[in-house]
Amino acid sequence: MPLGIDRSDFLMEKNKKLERDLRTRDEKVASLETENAMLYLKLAQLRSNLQSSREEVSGLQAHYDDETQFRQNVIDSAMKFRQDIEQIRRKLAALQRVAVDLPIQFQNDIKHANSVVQRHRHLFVSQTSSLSTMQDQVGQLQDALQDVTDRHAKEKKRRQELHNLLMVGRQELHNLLMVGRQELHNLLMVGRQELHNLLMVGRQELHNLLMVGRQELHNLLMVGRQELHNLLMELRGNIRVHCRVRPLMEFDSGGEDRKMLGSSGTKSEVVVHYMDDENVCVRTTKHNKVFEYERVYSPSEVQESVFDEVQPMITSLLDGYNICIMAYGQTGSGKTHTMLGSHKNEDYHLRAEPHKDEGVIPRAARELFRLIEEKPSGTHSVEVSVVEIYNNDIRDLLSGDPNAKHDVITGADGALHIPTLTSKKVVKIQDVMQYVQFGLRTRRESATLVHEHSSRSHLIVTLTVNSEAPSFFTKPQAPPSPDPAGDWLHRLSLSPRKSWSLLSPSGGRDRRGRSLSLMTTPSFTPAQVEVQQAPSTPAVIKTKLQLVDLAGSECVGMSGVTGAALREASHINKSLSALADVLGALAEQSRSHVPYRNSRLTHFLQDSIGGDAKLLVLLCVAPAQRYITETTQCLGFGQRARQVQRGPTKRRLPSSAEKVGSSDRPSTGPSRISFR
Ligand SMILES: Nc1ncnc2c1ncn2[C@@H]1O[C@H](COP(=O)(O)OP(=O)(O)OP(=O)(O)O)[C@@H](O)[C@H]1O
Repeated sequence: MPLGIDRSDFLMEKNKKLERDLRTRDEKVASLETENAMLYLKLAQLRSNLQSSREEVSGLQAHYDDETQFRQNVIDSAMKFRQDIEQIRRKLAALQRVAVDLPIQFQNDIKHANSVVQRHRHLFVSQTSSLSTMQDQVGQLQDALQDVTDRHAKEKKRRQELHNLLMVGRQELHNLLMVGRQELHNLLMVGRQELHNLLMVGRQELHNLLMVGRQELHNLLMVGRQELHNLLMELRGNIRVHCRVRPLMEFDSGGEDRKMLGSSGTKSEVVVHYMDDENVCVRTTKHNKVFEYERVYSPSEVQESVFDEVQPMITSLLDGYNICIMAYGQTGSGKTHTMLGSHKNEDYHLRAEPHKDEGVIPRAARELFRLIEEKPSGTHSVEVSVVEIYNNDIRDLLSGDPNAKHDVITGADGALHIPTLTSKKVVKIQDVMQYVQFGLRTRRESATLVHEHSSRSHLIVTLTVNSEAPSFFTKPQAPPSPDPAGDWLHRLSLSPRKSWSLLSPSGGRDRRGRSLSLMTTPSFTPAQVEVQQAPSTPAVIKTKLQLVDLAGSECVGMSGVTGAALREASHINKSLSALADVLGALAEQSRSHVPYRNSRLTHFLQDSIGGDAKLLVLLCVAPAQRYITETTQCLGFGQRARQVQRGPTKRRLPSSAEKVGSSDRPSTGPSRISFR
């Protein structure tokens, strides 16, 4: 820009020009916008036209599709028609061919039919001629049939006549049969009555014979049994000695080391050896001795084995023998284990079968009731008493006052009685064991007051069996003789059993010369006679089973012992040596005096260790060295007792003068007969 020209004019000018341009442009924009709006309008119109055209096209398209489909269907139908026509044409051509062949085939068929007709015509002619022949034959057959029918009618008539005859014969036969039957029945009834009468007579005679035979057989049996028993007694004696060696127990070690139990050189060394069923041997540096007994039980033998040997004695009890089974040995040697068992007391009440540890007492009671069950009901009853003998006093363990004094009294019948002793009726093993347990409790409770150790006393369980004697012991119904007691007692004296022949009027002797002294007249009390005179009163046999757990047999030194212990020891020693004396006296059969009364123990057991009674001494020994003195003493005691039956001299039988009560010797037999 040239200098001096006003720049603002120029700018204004330029501004005006720009404004004009702007206005022009705005106008142009406005006209363009108007045009654009117009175009929009036009476009919208065109769009709506397009839409309607499109709809129209789609309508036309649908119409076109329908048309096309229709056309296709028409073409398909035409194609199908064409095929059908083609098929019909082919069939028509085939029919035309058949139609051409048909006349020829018809002619052939007609020809064939003619020939068939011709053949049948010939056949018909020939069959017509044979039909006429058959008609002739039928005529002949009809004649024959007529003939047969006539003959059948005649036969029928004859049969009817025969049937009538048969009916008449049958009726007559029936009548005859009825008459015969009646007669036969009458004959049979007569025969039957006669046979019955004969049978009744025969039966009665047979019964009488049988009764006589039975009685004789019974008598013979009793004689045989008694003789057998006597023979056995002579052969074996009444005292048996068994020895039981108990196993080594822990307490045998004493104060020694338990690990050394049984070792050689210690106090617990085993020195008692079971050799066989009859021999036991004691072997130490000082001793070497064999002892022989009826039976030796090894340490491993169980309670059942011991009872197997005892069982026959229970049978003998019911046969009328008094029995005593006693366990002898030092404290801890197994006496209580053998007699009672080491198991819990409750087991007696629960078990029907024996507990394996049950000892002789429960097993014997169980066996006794088993045997009684086999006998006629009501013929046997059992009572039990439990006592201990402590310091030579009898203590009744079933009474309320065990300290009460009791005396042993020898009755007029020779039997021992302790009238003040409690005796309980029992019917099953549980009853017995309950009373034994009760007795043991009383023993234990009073032990603390009376004596310190229960084994310081002898325990005796007595089972008394009352059994009805056989019928021939019953007083006969015959009219009373001038000496009624003597009369029937004499009958009893004929009985072969010594133990049952107690009631001799004459104090006579049995067949073997033994005394029948018990019921000699002087000791026969009027009261007994009265009872015995009652007709048909059944006799009762009383037998006793005494089971004894003796006090410990240890050699108690008297030196240094004082007071109660000294008294206890001296009484135990005395009673056991009294027992040894009694067995010794029985061994020396020449001795008339058996010192039963030297001790309460032997006096109490008198009935069941002397006379016919059977005694079993069970020696209990511990096997250890520490007990050697007691063991040899015990085994020696057994040997001496055993000599009772081994002694060279025969037992002297009591003379008739030796009446019961006047001597310590037991009465003629252990069994006692009294009458209810
Ligand atoms: N044959 C045996 N088998 C097993 N154990 C036994 C046998 N003998 C004894 N015993 C046991 O030995 C111990 C002592 O036995 P037991 O009490 O029977 O002796 P005891 O001679 O009766 O003594 P005490 O005189 O003091 O009554 C008990 O524990 C017992 O169980």
